Amino acid sequence: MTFRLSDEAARALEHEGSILVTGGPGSGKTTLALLKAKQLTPTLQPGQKILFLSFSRAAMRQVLTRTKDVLKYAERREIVVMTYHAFCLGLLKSHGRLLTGTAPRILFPGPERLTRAKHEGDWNHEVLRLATEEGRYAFSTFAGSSAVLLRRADSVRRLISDAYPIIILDEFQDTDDSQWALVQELAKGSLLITLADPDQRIFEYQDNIDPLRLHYFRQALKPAEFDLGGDNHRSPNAGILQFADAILKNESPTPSDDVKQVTYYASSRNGMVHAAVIWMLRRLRKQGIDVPTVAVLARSNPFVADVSIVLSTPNTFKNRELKPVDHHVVWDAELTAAAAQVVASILEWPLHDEVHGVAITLDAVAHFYDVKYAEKPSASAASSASAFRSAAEAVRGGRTPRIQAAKLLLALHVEDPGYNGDTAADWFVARRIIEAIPKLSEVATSARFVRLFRATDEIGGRLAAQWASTGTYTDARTIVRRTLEVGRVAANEQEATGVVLMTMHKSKGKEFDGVILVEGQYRGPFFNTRSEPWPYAASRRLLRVGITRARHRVMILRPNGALPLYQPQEMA
Ligand SMILES: Nc1ncnc2c1ncn2[C@@H]1O[C@H](COP(=O)(O)OP(=O)(O)OP(=O)(O)O)[C@@H](O)[C@H]1O
Repeated sequence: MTFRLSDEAARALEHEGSILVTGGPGSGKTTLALLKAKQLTPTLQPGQKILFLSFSRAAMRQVLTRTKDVLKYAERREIVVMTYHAFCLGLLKSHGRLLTGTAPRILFPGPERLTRAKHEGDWNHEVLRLATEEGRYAFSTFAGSSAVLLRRADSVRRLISDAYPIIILDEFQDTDDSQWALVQELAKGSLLITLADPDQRIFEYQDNIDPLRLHYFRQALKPAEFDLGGDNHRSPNAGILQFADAILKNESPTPSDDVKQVTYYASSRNGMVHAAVIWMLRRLRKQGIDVPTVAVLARSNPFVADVSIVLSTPNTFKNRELKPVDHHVVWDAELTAAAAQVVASILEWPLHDEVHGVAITLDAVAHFYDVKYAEKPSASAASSASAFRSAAEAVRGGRTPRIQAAKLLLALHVEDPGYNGDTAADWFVARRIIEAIPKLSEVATSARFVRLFRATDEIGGRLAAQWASTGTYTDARTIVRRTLEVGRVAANEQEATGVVLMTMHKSKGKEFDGVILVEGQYRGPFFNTRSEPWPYAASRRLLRVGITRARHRVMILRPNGALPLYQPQEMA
């Protein structure tokens, strides 16, 4: 691929010291960093590498795909793309002993969740204590502890900078406090290539992500700065970026053929969403893209799940039959695995009496809410976890559980739900029991996404083998957990193609031929009017990230009566 650089980008490429590259969506920041890496690889000494640090495995995958457009195979081998987590994990494992004098131990997310759910008091305080006093490092303490390590052990810091003389920092606007402490240590010995777009700051609701981060960075490290501004290489011929920028600034957007806005009425939502996806695929193919990628983006996970159901079933639109559309959903793997274990616990019912059978299912539901709490702490997840745990204890103790869901589960319990070894059908029977309990709807929704992890066949195969040898689903929960652990890794390695559904947050850093943004009537409103003041700046940044993922076309589907995208103050 050939890249034509603007004068500003060319200057950034030629500059010899550390640089800060800013610019809007698709302005070419990542590409420029990789071109710079290409230019610098010949300067590396044997054993040295260029380190590319990103926040998530998804972002890392995105970068790895992108490197293929810019770098030759031999050059790619000179770059190590890692998450902050992986980098710090390696650092702590190798040198953590220097901090406490004891061999470092890692508190992995699963065990951390469980410990956290049971811990009374301030968990942030506890994880710090575990790290500093016991040398046990939870993931959330990796970056902070690594920063302390590099600050205290100068020899380790020099060793790291010697191994990685050049470090690329992606999406710097989202750097949290402890990552920033780490970066300041790395900056002492390595050349930094830092990429940022302050207007793509979408994780600010986390209180350790500071909107002034770039300001501190400039003050502390004084990098040469290059602004790619409004350059737009992603969708240069489309009005997509202008449209998105107007939304960001709460200005009236200029109509564009490439951005279609459609309003739906509640009764026609399903047909409309379904037809929109088919329309988008068709238009992109007509444009000459043989195998288009289309992202369907919504603001909340439950609404993403709703849209997946819509696309999985036949619908009608303007009297035309619409066939189900094959699609992937980017979903929370941990929650799905926890929900799958609830289903598996029901597969084990014939092995136990009523008391034990229902109790293990209630425990599995409590675990689901532990996981949910650990993903995003909320009072409702914490109280659900403890309510289901108490219900399990009550059932085990021969008492009537307090919560309705547990009473329903007891009522629905049968020693043999009619399993016959057809694992797909038996799985469905077990799932239906969860679906019949309104308070377990969240568990049921997550359980539906097991197929996303491409592990369904694997789970089915292992359960079938179990059935073949024992005529039961003994150890179903363990089988499911282990398979999903393996399957999750495989799913994480693959970049989804075709039609992909996800939240707008998860679309960050990605790129698709077409993007459809869907707002729900009751769920997933575009503007978070409850917790943001007019003009809803954070919601606008998020919408801009979603819209600018598109290379060619955008469609925005909104319910009748939704707040307009442009809202002058007099409307507020
Ligand atoms: N100089 C260039 N010439 C041609 N194409 C380019 C150039 N720079 C980038 N591109 C292409 O434009 C698209 C966006 O580039 P890139 O991902 O580097 O932008 P970005 O600023 O990092 O985007 P974002 O902040 O939205 O993630 C990619 O498909 C890339 O291949």
